[in-house]
Amino acid sequence: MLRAEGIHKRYRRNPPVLAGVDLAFDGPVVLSGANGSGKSTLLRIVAGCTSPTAGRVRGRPRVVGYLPDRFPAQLRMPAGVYLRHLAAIRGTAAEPELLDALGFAGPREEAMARLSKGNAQKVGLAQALGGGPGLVVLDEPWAGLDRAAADHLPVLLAHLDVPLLVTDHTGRAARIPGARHVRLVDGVLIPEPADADTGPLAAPAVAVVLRAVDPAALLAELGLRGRVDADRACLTLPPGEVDAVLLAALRHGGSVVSVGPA
Ligand SMILES: Nc1ncnc2c1ncn2[C@@H]1O[C@H](COP(=O)(O)OP(=O)(O)OP(=O)(O)O)[C@@H](O)[C@H]1O
Repeated sequence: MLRAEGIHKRYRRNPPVLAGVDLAFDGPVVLSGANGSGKSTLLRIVAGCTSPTAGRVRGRPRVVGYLPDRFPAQLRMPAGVYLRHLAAIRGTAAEPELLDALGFAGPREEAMARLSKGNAQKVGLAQALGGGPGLVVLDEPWAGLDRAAADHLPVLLAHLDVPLLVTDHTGRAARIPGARHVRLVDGVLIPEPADADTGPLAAPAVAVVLRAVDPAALLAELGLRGRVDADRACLTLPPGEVDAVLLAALRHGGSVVSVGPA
């Protein structure tokens, strides 16, 4: 099984971005977290594009389908040539039907640099999903997609029978069947319920009230949503997440006012 073990990452002398990430890919994994929390860094490490400072990824397959957060579409190569070229490198047949499935509406034989953002993203997705990858890593795949493509993407992902790691700020990843949802907070992963961004939390839930000089900033640092009331941040959390959130809040200078049934 593909497994990330004890992953640490720090850039130069900066504070560590990842501080001991363990992740087993026993199904699709959806990763969330605040801006700058290290999601793209973890994805690059799992995809094999960046080395961790410590730790390792075991069981990475030979072919990884990777959509980076900034897909390099500023290429003079046309989309059709680009996809055929990648398929030749991987020793597989090109899969132009993936572009059709995503509703690609740009010119296939003109420079990719002229594509709209959404059509360039569809080329990025087609190169990541095509060619029989043994692992698919997608960084914000819904960015720039029109409604039809955005609705269709979970269907495409549901048919993958290889490990999948995906980040998502839109909440659409909640529609990937059987996905496990995790959040990066302070460089480590904490579990998150699938519907945390899109619907009511599964019962039983825990009400947590934190005090901070700037409660909105505290929530942002924790990568969580909650109600701000004067110097307080009010959260509703699943029980399994409470300890990690309290610890992270204390580390960020907050204090705990109350913890009780929601
Ligand atoms: N190549 C790099 N060199 C130095 N610092 C980097 C590098 N890449 C990322 N960082 C820093 O690491 C931290 C995590 O960045 P990363 O892009 O992994 O976060 P993220 O959770 O994906 O953010 P976002 O949601 O904004 O895309 C940030 O502070 C960022 O500035």
